[in-house]
Amino acid sequence: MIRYDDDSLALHTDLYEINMAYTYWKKGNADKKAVFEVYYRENPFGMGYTIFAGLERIVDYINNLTFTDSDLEYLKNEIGFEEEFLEYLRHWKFRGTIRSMHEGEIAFAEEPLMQVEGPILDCQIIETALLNVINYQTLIATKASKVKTAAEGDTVMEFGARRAQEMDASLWGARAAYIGGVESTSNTRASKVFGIPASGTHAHSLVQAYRDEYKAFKAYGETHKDCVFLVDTYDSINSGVPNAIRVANELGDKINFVGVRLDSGDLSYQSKRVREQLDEAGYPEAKIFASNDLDATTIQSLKMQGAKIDVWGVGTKLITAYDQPALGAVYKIVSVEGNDEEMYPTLKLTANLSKISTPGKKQIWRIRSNNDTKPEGDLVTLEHERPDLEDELFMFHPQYTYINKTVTDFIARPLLKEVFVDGKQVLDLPSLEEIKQYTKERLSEQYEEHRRILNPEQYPVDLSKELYDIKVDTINYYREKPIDAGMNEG
Ligand SMILES: Nc1ncnc2c1ncn2[C@@H]1O[C@H](COP(=O)(O)OP(=O)(O)OP(=O)(O)O)[C@@H](O)[C@H]1O
Ligand SMILES: O=P(O)(O)OC[C@H]1O[C@H](OP(=O)(O)OP(=O)(O)O)[C@H](O)[C@@H]1O
Ligand SMILES: O=C(O)c1cccnc1
Repeated sequence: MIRYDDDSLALHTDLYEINMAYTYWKKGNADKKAVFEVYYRENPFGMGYTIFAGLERIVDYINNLTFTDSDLEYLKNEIGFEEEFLEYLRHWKFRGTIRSMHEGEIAFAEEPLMQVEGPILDCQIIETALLNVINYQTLIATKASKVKTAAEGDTVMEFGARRAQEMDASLWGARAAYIGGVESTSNTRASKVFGIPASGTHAHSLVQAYRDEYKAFKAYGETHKDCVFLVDTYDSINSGVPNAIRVANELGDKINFVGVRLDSGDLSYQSKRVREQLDEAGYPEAKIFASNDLDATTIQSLKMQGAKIDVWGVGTKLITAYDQPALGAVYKIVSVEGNDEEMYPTLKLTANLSKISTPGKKQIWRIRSNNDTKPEGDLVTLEHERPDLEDELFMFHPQYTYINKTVTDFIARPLLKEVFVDGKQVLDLPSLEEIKQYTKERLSEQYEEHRRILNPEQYPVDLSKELYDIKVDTINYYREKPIDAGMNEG
């Protein structure tokens, strides 16, 4: 690999973004105003919600976004852009406004998680990086929430470093999983960088290296205060647990016998036997840890079987989002400046009706009754609408409009907040602990029906009447008349 001293993330983008940027610039359209929004179409893992994650990394990316000498040299020599464009990029900084949900917010399909407004060239250049970050981190935070829900409040440790899709995924995945609900990570770099509690036991290799389970546990106990012994290398019940108990007895107060870990076989059956063994030996406080290809479904099943497992170590299935490796969030232009300098709603027509985007610059409002903390649904409006100042709201399903309700005595909370205004960061970001707490509180406010991990009820995400009308008008307009977005034709 060639290393560049001035490597940057500016080229962490699909070539087509820069190709479009060049067209806008060359034709004198680089500063035309546009609004883009990030949203996804379907909640992943059969769940009823997602946990929005990735904002902190995006803020860092935007704040450090410049094309360096080696970036420009690459664009010149390998892609062949003209010198004048490269000079423009040399002095370019992101000039737009970004509005976003709070990191850790409970989010739903078909509503904007983030909105980017500004010169179209700027909006275009950042598309790939934004989607790359949000798609992965939101997916992992959501998967962690599913695993944590299955564990019914038990401690969950994130064990995925060895199985993640490379180092960045392990690092940022650990952070996302922490937001989503796990208590710790085995990845010490993630612990160091983000302040996530680190946790770890030991592997079979320690036992195999000593070629004697008792000696291995003894050596580990003599070199560590907190001890979790991995008992399944040979035979958990007949060898592993008796050896762990023997070492705990011998070392007494010199160690804190936290418990034992099971990593193979029938985890339900074994955990029940091991619980009896530990209790009989006078260690009722010692905990049983379990790992081995665990996922939300296996945890749920083990719970149903009455397994005596206290702590769950989850690696592969969590960090790789094994059952659904992509969230499918998209970045769509929803409004663009016309020749008269007015902003016009825009959308992409498609035969697949569910893929027709909703035009217009939006705000989302979480609606809850004045005397209950539980949200009744989200209302997506045009930016200027103020449902929070209304006495009554008419909410209806955007496709099945006969499903509707009138809401009174409600509180409407706007979800998109300004993070950057004209290229300057205006929002102080919360700490990771605050984000985690925020997620926990917001999730606990959701109705159980929307939170459950099997066949949840669909949470209502409705469009305001004005937004609905604009969508229908825009669809009809583009069907009849090809677009004139007011771009210079050069
Ligand atoms: N009681 C149980 N009910 C449902 N699933 C279980 C139960 N006990 C273990 N499992 C799961 O069954 C799967 C067993 O996988 P596998 O056959 O690879 O493990 P193993 O042979 O016991 O161990 P090893 O990892 O050493 O091969 C794992 O996903 C594990 O979490
Ligand atoms: O199963 P996961 O959820 O990914 O959790 C991490 C796994 O990593 C370790 O196993 P190891 O790398 O030694 O491999 P193995 O147990 O699969 O043989 C550990 O013992 C867990 O089984
Ligand atoms: O600490 C552990 O027990 C651990 C860490 C990573 C993967 N598997 C287990």
